[in-house]
Amino acid sequence: MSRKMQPMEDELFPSTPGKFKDRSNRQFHRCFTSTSTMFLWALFLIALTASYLSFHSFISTSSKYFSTTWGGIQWERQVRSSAELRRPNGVSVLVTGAAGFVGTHVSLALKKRGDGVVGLDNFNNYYDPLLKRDRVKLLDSYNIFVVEGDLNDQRLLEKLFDVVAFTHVMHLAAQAGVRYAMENPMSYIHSNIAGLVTLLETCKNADPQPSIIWASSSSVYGLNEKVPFSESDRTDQPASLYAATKKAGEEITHTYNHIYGLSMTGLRFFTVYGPWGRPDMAYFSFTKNILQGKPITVYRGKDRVDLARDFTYIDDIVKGCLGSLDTSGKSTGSGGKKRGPAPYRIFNLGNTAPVSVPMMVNILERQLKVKAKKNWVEMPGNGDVPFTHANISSARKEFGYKPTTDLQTGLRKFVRWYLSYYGYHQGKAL
Ligand SMILES: O=C(O)[C@H]1O[C@H](OP(=O)(O)OP(=O)(O)OC[C@H]2O[C@@H](n3ccc(=O)[nH]c3=O)[C@H](O)[C@@H]2O)[C@H](O)[C@@H](O)[C@@H]1O
Repeated sequence: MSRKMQPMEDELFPSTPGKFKDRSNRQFHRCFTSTSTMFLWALFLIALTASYLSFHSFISTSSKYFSTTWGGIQWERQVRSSAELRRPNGVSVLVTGAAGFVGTHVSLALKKRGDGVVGLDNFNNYYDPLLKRDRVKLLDSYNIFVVEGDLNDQRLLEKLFDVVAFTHVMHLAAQAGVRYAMENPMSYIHSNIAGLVTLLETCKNADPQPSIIWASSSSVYGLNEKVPFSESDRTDQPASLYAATKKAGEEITHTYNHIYGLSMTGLRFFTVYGPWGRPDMAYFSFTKNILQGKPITVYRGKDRVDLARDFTYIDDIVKGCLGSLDTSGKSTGSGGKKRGPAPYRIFNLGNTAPVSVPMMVNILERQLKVKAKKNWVEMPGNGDVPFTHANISSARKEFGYKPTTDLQTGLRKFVRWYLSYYGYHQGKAL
């Protein structure tokens, strides 16, 4: 090794100064040539490494979100069969978030009245995915097929529109939960912003374009103090990132309506509850803890003021979803071009009867026949709002929306479902 190195050292550092210029010139050229070759090789290696790394991260990101389980003749057959209409003038609906709480109920209601329904869900683990799988078993028994995939997978969305000419999209997939946004902010951007735009891009290109009905949230009212909340009230003071992404959704859908003629209906849901509900919500987790003899945390506002919600029962929400779908009006564009103005609507879907959180706990205690162990805690500044109260006159006028279930009746139905689903053995719910 050292012997091989010797000539090169000799060349680079000549012992005869007189010959230095000549040799150094030649050497300079050779040196330059080899340096530039090395430089090119280095560049090549850097480019190779960079492309490997980005490909690798693309693969791992994609495999996190995109399932490759879709496609194929059998899959297409399932999608088509699920989308079959069983009533004259029926509609074919793509329900995103079909394995979710509202998505399951809306899918069932559409199917039961004879519409075609295809579900889409990414089965993420924000809460127990087993519950989602069980909801899907229920849907399956009604011949509703739920495709496993992510909203951000545009190829999948395009494929679905290739297989079925959906007349409507009921877009209920979202990262839900107000307080979780502080823990995992990017999941809200991924689903509620990026996912929404991917869906709208697909819908705008579809021919015919579907009408879109989608879930906004009462949380867009944020710190609004005017009660009851009307659609024309301020919504520029969100209290959580969740609320901000829902508000952004309202603006984003407006631009797609304006530029591409997509018919858009945004529904501001007010604290929806009921059987097959979301375990992250207070009424659900309180039930679990009360039955297991564990304490619950009840938030209170400043000066010990009770928090209150316009709790809305799932069956009322389903009626609102179907009513708004039936009156949504057509999109006017095709092939990404607008042909005329299309409807852009926003509706509150609430119960118009706020109930305080301690009262909700009280109802649960009576239904469960167990006293709750309550820890009273001042509402942390984590995105919560003190109260919500819907004015529903717009929805009533447009499609006869009229909630009929009070909290007591709705929670009774929820508790009955909870006990039958989780079981109740020796005084303990599983
Ligand atoms: O109306 C809506 O748009 C929103 O309704 C709910 O959000 P939220 O009303 O905060 O529902 P919960 O998380 O069930 O909380 C209900 C009430 O219980 C209180 N709470 C919650 C959790 C807890 O441990 N203790 C407690 O007192 C909250 O402060 C709140 O006043 C949903 O979680 C959101 O996804 C939805 O968008």
